[in-house]
Amino acid sequence: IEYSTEPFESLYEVYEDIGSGQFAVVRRCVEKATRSEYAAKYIRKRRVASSRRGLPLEVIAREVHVLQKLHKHQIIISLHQVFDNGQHVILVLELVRGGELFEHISERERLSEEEASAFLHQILLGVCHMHSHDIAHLDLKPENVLLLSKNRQHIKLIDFGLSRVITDAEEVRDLMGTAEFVAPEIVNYEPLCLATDMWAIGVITYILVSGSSPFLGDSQQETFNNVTAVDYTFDTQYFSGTSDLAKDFICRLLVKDVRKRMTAKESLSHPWIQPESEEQEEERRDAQTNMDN
Ligand SMILES: Cc1ccnnc1
Repeated sequence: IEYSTEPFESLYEVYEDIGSGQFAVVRRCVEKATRSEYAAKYIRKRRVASSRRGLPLEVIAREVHVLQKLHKHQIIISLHQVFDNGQHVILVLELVRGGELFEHISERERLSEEEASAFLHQILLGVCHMHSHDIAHLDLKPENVLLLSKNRQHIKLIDFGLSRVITDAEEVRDLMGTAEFVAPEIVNYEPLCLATDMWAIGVITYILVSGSSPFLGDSQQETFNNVTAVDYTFDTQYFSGTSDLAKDFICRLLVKDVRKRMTAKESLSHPWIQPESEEQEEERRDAQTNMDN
């Protein structure tokens, strides 16, 4: 997709803000020719190399390339068009209206294991697709998982602003992401890898089934210390009703050695995600984390 320099506002009607990040604002918009709705992500361009506002073009281009490679997958947000209006690059993305998984959890405090496992199964399908193209997301967290609609379990992964192709040669080390979800190798400036996403999935699973966060400290530094020490417990206050399968799934992801961490492919066949037997199905269903009972 080349960046059109057609005036964006001549082809789209722009409506309310639906999201915002450090360098981007997302607005609902309508394509005049088709009356179809989209999400317009305005990414500010960095004018001067030394400035801190906006992003350099090559960083913006990375997100566009990643989306172009991945977006035909049903779990990955799809990219419709790209504009450059001088001050911003505007990504015209599929519009997803169900809100963040993060809000869905906060409303419920925690999810039943069946619901959590169903969400994770979809996230893993999307991450498997990315990893099969050697692309790491590097910013997986509940805020970057959107629900297609409120009460449905279909989700989309968004915000590929930090994602990149991981080639062994390029030892990418710049610290990034959100402290609560970063893996030990990021805190220690070791080379990033696809397994970095799998650590984040372990943290997301822990939060979905318990409502608490494994490494969160009172400061970013304390959180980093907890991460590098892999210092977490299944506190009975939050995990008394959690199935052994769920805890086993989390344990195999929150592993410091990236070579020993479960891969996306392996995690798809873990019994908590893909029950092999009626007993395992029952164990997941009967877990006491279900707040309804
Ligand atoms: C925030 C957002 C991003 C992409 N699509 N829909 C909504």
